[in-house]
Amino acid sequence: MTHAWIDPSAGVAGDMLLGALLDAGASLPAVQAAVASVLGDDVAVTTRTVTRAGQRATKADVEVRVDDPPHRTWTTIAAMLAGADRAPLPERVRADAHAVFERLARAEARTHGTDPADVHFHEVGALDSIADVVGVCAALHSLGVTSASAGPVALGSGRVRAAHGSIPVPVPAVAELSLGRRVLAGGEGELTTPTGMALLAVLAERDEDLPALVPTAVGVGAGTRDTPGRPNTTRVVLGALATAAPTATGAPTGSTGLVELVELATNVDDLDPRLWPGVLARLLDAGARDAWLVPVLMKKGRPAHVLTVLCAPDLADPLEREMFATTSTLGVRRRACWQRALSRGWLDVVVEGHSVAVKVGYDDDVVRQVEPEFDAVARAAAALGLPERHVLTAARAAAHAAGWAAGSPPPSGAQLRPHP
Ligand SMILES: O=C([S-])c1cc(C(=O)S)c[n+]([C@@H]2O[C@H](COP(=O)(O)O)[C@@H](O)[C@H]2O)c1
Ligand code: NI
Repeated sequence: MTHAWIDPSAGVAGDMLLGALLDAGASLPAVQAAVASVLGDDVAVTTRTVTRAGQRATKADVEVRVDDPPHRTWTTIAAMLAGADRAPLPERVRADAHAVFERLARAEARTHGTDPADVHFHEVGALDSIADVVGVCAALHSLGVTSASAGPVALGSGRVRAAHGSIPVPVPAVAELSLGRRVLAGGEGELTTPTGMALLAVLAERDEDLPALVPTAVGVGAGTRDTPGRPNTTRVVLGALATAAPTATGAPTGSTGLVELVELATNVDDLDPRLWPGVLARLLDAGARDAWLVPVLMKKGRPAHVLTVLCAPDLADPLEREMFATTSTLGVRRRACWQRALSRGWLDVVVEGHSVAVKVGYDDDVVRQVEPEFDAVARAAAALGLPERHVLTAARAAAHAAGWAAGSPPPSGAQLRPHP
């Protein structure tokens, strides 16, 4: 599981991010093959080593070898991506590139007050921008990146001349795409372009400072200009995310800490309801800490469900794929969250000759929860021919008699079986 943290604190454009990923070890032939799959021989991607304000960086160059009147519609670009078959294009790369241009189309549509389907791209629809987007998606794929996040984004200042005339920085599409992210004002000129911002918006799902990770590579990508005193670069740090150590189990003395988790969620209104129990079971089998459904009323008055999955960060990608595979969803939301979990252990009590496991939750030296495991209660009740209610009450009473009570310290010298 490789995480990519992007540092756009000096700005980001498509070619800068591509340069940074290639500098960090992404395969140039893989990037070239993906770009050729969409654009054939019309463009060539190469790299060179440059300096920006005295710092070494990789410049990704896209040479456009044909006349390119950059006036493509979103529909044209979607068709180019869908029809890319001149060379093998990994499905993930195609889907990511599609999502980036779709996000650009929505931003442009909002800017111009039109429908995304009617959007005409100008500069961002040019062949070099398409190569940047496909190249970045292919570079992430070649590096095996499974999650990405980015720090605050420098936007710049002033005005630029584009097909739309003289427009203020941040240009309208960048301003639209930056909603919900931390941005930095200042700096001279256009430090972040619509393509760079769309790549961040789609591919760097979290806005965060450098997370706790063990770095394996650092890449620096150069922008076109070399501005004295301020390196015109985008950086990436690759590494394995450090996951919080699981809380201690067993003896009731461990302290409880905050554990970073991920919540995946999606609204679904068109799945055969008989499939839901199997979906939840598969997600739990695949390692989800929890998976649940909440009934909701969606647009057009449609009854639907919100499926939510709670999991460790390194399982977010495989579980997200499981959600796409087992439900009819077209999109999964993701957010990081922190959980304070009680330490847990098992206590065995005996009810009329049958062993029943009781789950005990505790923090510091105080017992917080004491609850018989219902599956064990049901088994004992079936074996004894008694109502489950009777066995449940008896198991609680037995735990209490053994000194395990919510709000009290654990009985002295007592040990719990470790909770898995
Ligand atoms: O191409 C389009 S539609 C376009 C829209 C906007 C708006 O903000 S609206 C701005 N621009 C400018 O074009 C160049 C190239 O951008 P890349 O993302 O392809 O690098 C840049 O200066 C944009 O501000 C284009
Ligand atoms: Ni435009």
